[in-house]
Amino acid sequence: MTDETAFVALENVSKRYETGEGTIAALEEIDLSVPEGGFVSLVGPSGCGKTTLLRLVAGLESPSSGRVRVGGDVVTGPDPDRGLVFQSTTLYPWRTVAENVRFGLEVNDTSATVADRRVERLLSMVGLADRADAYPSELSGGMRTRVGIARALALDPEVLLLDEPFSDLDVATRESLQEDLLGIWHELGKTVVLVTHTVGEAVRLSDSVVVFDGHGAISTVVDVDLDRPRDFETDRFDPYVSAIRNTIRDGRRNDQSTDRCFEQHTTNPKH
Ligand SMILES: Nc1ncnc2c1ncn2[C@@H]1O[C@H](COP(=O)(O)OP(=O)(O)OP(=O)(O)O)[C@@H](O)[C@H]1O
Repeated sequence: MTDETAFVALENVSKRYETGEGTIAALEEIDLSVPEGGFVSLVGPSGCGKTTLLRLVAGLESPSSGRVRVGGDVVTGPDPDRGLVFQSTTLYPWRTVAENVRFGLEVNDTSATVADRRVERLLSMVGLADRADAYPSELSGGMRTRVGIARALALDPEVLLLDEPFSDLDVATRESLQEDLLGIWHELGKTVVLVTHTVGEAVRLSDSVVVFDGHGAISTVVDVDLDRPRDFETDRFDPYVSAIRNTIRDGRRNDQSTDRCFEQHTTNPKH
């Protein structure tokens, strides 16, 4: 299936890994379209292929069959047009915050003046203007994640790929970063694909939530028809969270024979 309006498109994509123990089917015949400037989250049981999908879009893996397109071009490898942020962002410990964000610009031979301006703007956008000269060891987990986001944006990618970037953070820090991410998304108009284990986070942030089953296929795509900013407390928020959770739960019930586990629980079920 080809959607001509898609900016990120997976067309009948399957991904299999050959291992010593046999073949693992990580993704099965995935069709997915994300429009330009859209915000899509991927949720589902652990091991259902969410990270694999993100890595395919990033060009870090190749599909076993089907194809991945970004901006109309078939993805054949990594590209600065796709910025990545992983869980537990790894920063260069010997570089300051500003130097970490600046790294890609240096590799890309960006002029010093342009790089300075860009780093300054990004650090202010992620709320770290006053920590430019700090070293990663001097930062909190939330601050390190902010640096990771700024670094991913340094080369002005069209697509931002986020793999559970907030999962190590406490609830208050996570909420504050969610707000900042939404602000950045509004301001820069990037296309965002977010992997998260937290259904409430997906509903709060996304235009649509892609729910995977336990077998590397998509169960359903839920369009979130709520005005932003979205309030956890509104009556309309909970039904989305419940419906998505039930879909994951139903998939899990049908999948009792595997050891793939369910959504990570947090102290507040809405986060
Ligand atoms: N490099 C690899 N080699 C072999 N198998 C792999 C590889 N990468 C992923 N897999 C397998 O592919 C399946 C999907 O993994 P993936 O990491 O995409 O799932 P996930 O949904 O992101 O999981 P989680 O939510 O736990 O992060 C799993 O069974 C995993 O063990």
